[in-house]
Amino acid sequence: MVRGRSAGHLRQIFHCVHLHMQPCSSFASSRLPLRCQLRQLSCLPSAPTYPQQDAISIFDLEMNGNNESKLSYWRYASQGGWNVFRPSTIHAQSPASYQHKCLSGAKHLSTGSLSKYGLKDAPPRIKSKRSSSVPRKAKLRRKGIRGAKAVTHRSVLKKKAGNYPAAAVARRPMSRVIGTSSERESSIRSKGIDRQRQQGSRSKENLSDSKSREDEMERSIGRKTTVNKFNSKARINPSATAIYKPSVAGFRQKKPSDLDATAGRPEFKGEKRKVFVTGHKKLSTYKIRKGRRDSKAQLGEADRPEIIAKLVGSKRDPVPVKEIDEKTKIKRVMRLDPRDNTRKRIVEGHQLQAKSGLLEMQSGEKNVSNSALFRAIQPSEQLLDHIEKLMLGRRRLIEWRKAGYDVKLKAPLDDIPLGKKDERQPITDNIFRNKLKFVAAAKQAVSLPAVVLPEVAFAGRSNVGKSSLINALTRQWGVARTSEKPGLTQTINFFNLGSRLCLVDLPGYGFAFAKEETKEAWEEFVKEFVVTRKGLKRVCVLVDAKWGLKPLDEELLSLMERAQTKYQIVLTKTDALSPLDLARRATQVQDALKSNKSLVQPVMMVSAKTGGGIPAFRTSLAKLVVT
Ligand SMILES: Nc1nc2c(ncn2[C@@H]2O[C@H](COP(=O)(O)OP(=O)(O)OP(=O)(O)O)[C@@H](O)[C@H]2O)c(=O)[nH]1
Ligand SMILES: [Mg+2]
Repeated sequence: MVRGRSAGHLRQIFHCVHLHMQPCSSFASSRLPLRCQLRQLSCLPSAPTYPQQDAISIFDLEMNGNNESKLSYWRYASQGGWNVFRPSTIHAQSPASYQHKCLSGAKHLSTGSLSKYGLKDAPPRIKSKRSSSVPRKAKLRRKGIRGAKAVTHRSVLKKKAGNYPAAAVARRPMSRVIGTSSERESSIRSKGIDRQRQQGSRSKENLSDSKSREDEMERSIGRKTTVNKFNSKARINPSATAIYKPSVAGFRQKKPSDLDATAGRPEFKGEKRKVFVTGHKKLSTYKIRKGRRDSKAQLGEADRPEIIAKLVGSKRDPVPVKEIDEKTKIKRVMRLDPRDNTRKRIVEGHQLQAKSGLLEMQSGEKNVSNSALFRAIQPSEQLLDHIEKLMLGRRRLIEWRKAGYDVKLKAPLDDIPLGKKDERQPITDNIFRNKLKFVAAAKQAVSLPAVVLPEVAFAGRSNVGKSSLINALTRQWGVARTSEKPGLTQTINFFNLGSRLCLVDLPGYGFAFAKEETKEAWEEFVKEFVVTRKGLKRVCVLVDAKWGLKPLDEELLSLMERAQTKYQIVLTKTDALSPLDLARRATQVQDALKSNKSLVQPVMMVSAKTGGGIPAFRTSLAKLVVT
């Protein structure tokens, strides 16, 4: 509701414009509803007294008898374009809120409305993007509005957002835009606004003090009001913002260089290029990467890097396309060893070549890795056949099944390869059918039991599977204690097998979970045992098939070689590597020890887990028993 008292009051409301009004008869009576018609409230752009309102015209403010005012439409125009808006029905109680509410409800006039209001000469509506929400900074920047901050303007915050040009203009807080407080005061006074009266009306408006004060100050200064007003509307026409922005004191100047109203989009000098480049950079880079031709830019093959750099606008050197292509062309040639079921790939140049290949590698190439040397070993056909026959090496269940083994049989595991279907394969060597008995454990030489039976000792690194092998040979699991942790067996343990053979479980050497002194002590004891023990018929040196002979193994072997103790190499845990690798390992060990005189042939391959190779090993040991 507008409670205008006089023509002077209305001028205060629309202080920004030059009013020519014709008050109706009742206008003089302050209490009666206003009934007047304002015609041609206009201000010419060149008007010297109102320089800040140079583009505003207000027509037809009708105030009807129902105490409702209707501002039919506003027109503002400037350098090349103008726009028309119609505010919604106004219910205002103070000049400030009137103006505010009037502006916030502003709508764009349709073509029909324009003709209705007699504005046939109105230009076509300038189309522009409408934003439903406050745009993000990035969006503003993309539009060429740099330094845009979050919207601080109250009207934008409070009023449904969606006013991105306003947000863009409000780059600085209003206080900074308007100036110091003293400047504001003087400005208010100069505009003839009674501050006391404003404060009184503010309490009615139920607005927060700080915000409303700021708004009032802004409104009281005509030019700021003008900017706000048109910023609010400018969501429809961004060019409006561009026009009015320079007129605001304190704003960073971003004048539109050449405003084309019909284009529907302001074009800023210096930022046009940026927007353009951003848009085309992605397109061009994408297309070039894909090896296509940019249909728009029609880039030539040679020009591409330069054009990209130009589009991107960076000072960096363009990416040389040809160089990238050359780099990507370099490929490592790998191939599969046809006989290797581990599917290991071999780098070209280190290919598998019979024995001559191995020799060449050893003599010619110095930096060949151990694994490459290992893969170059070519095992004999007999050895491969033997491994295949005993089903040694890593196998899949399907292979066991195909071979006729009952894979569902539970422990002991050596039943699997030997027991077909439900029948258990009997131990062919009678000696190993006897009960395994623990006899003695010795930590020192003095505590060693007397030699009564032929003895077979099991030596090797810790955790290689010595104790497990003793159990697997006799199928009596648990007699010799085993553990995943290396260093469980720390004493020399004697097991009597049917009073015909004595199996000796030796402590391991190498890494073990034990004190250093203890470990050294038992290692020395083991060495002494294998060298000096009289009844020792054979020492089975267990070697992990995965790792092969280690220096400590070789040390023990050379010791026994000197002491002329008979020893046999037993590759354990053969289920952990492929048949081909197992064959290679056996060949490697065989070749390494072929000159040793105390070595008992052949190299045995066993798996305590699957039972693979155990029967053959039993047979080998059974020969030691005196019948
Ligand atoms: N996969 C697989 N594991 C095995 C085999 N033999 C033994 N093991 C495992 O290896 C680990 C060590 O076995 P042990 O028999 O305790 O080895 P050890 O040589 O007596 O070890 P120390 O007494 O510490 O010297 C255990 O977890 C066994 O289950 C085998 O043939 N295959
Ligand atoms: Mg053990």
